[in-house]
Amino acid sequence: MTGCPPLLRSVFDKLDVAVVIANVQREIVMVNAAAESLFQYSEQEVWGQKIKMLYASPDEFEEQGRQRYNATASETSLYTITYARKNGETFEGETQGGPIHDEHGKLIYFVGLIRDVSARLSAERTLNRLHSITSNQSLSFNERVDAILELGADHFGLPIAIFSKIDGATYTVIRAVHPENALSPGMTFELGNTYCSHVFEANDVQGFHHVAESRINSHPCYQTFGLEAYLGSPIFVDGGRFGTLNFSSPEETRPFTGQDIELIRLFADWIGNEIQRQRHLDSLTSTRLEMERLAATDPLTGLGNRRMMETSMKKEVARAKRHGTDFSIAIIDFDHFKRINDQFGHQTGDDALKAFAAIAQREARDEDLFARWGGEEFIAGLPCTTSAEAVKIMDRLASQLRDVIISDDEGAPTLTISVGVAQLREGESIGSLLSRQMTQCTWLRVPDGIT
Ligand SMILES: Nc1nc2c(ncn2[C@@H]2O[C@H](COP(=O)(O)OP(=O)(O)OP(=O)(O)O)[C@@H](O)[C@H]2O)c(=O)[nH]1
Repeated sequence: MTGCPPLLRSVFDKLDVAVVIANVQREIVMVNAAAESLFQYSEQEVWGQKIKMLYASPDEFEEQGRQRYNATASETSLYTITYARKNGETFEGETQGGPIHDEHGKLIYFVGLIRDVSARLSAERTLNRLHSITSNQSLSFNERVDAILELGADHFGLPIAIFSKIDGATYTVIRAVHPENALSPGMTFELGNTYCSHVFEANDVQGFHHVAESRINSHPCYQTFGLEAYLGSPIFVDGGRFGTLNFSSPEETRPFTGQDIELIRLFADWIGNEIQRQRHLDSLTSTRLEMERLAATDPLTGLGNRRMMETSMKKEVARAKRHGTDFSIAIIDFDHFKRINDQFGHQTGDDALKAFAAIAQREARDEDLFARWGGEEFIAGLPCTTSAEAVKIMDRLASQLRDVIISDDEGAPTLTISVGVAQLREGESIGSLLSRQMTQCTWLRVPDGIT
């Protein structure tokens, strides 16, 4: 250290922070060993030179000069400057800088303690970006995964990014980013030929920054794909392995850091948790739909129940009024049902009800509504149907029902029904249609039943 007492020099050289001291002309008068290694210049190369040579931007050099190299500057302050190494590479240096005054208070030197915080700042920016991607509710899952792939490719400097699913020995690309678009969703590879087989073997993050020089240089993955750098993490869903998130490059890259490993783990965890959350949501939705279906269904016949029918008929009546179309209802009542039960057993009675439901389901148009109204009564709501047409439909059902053999027992009954049909009148509500139905409707009766 030129002009520096040996004791002071050995102390400065032991510091792991880079120390640069400049005079008031902003010429470098001292750098320690850490600064030599950070900027890649020897002390001889920089001594007496303007500190501008260490800055990435001349404008920033000027600006710092205005702010800090003035007679009134007295405080030590902390700021970040983009510096340039001898090879032109730039880095962000957290700088603690302050003036040194002589005994008369005159500014004589300016000292800067500099640490390379590029990796930390880059990780902070990546984390911020990750947060804004994952919290953006307007993006779909695939869009968010794509954004994470782009983010990771950029952060790790590895241009190929894949989110994969692994089933047994098959590796399937789910989403991918590739500079030449050489990968697309659905492409499959044999797991054993992929770099991800190492992730699956280790069940943890694996990184190889220069594969040719690594322990996997004779593995089929290197022979098959020839990628020189790879960083991959397993993705876990509900405690099980789902697939991988991986980034790679045909070029070797810088060695991976602990921070890289933590970041890829974080990306993979988000994807795994999101798949898990979506699966739980799907199963909740299907449980809710199934419960709704059960609540609207008659368990014996599988037809809709009264509750479902009341809701559906309100909608159908409103639609008929809106479009000025016909709408009829039919109430179907099994004849002598009590006697069927009494003579042939309750199970035979049940079978009779199920037989009617099966005929109704088979014969109904898509828009017809059939439901169990209660006990041995059914109801039909028939859109675009007049009462005369409804009578014909019911007649057809009744005649099919009469062909059903309900029991092998001698004297097994022929199933007959009585049907009341009514057509919606102008201005009429569903409530009044239903109450009118029982009294003023057209009644059909199949005459050959049990008497
Ligand atoms: N097997 C069976 N029977 C039922 C079911 N629901 C109601 N019933 C029976 O249906 C019978 C209806 O009796 P009623 O209302 O007197 O009707 P009915 O015997 O057909 O007489 P009419 O309607 O006058 O011809 C009762 O015995 C009920 O127990 C069911 O789910 N399964």
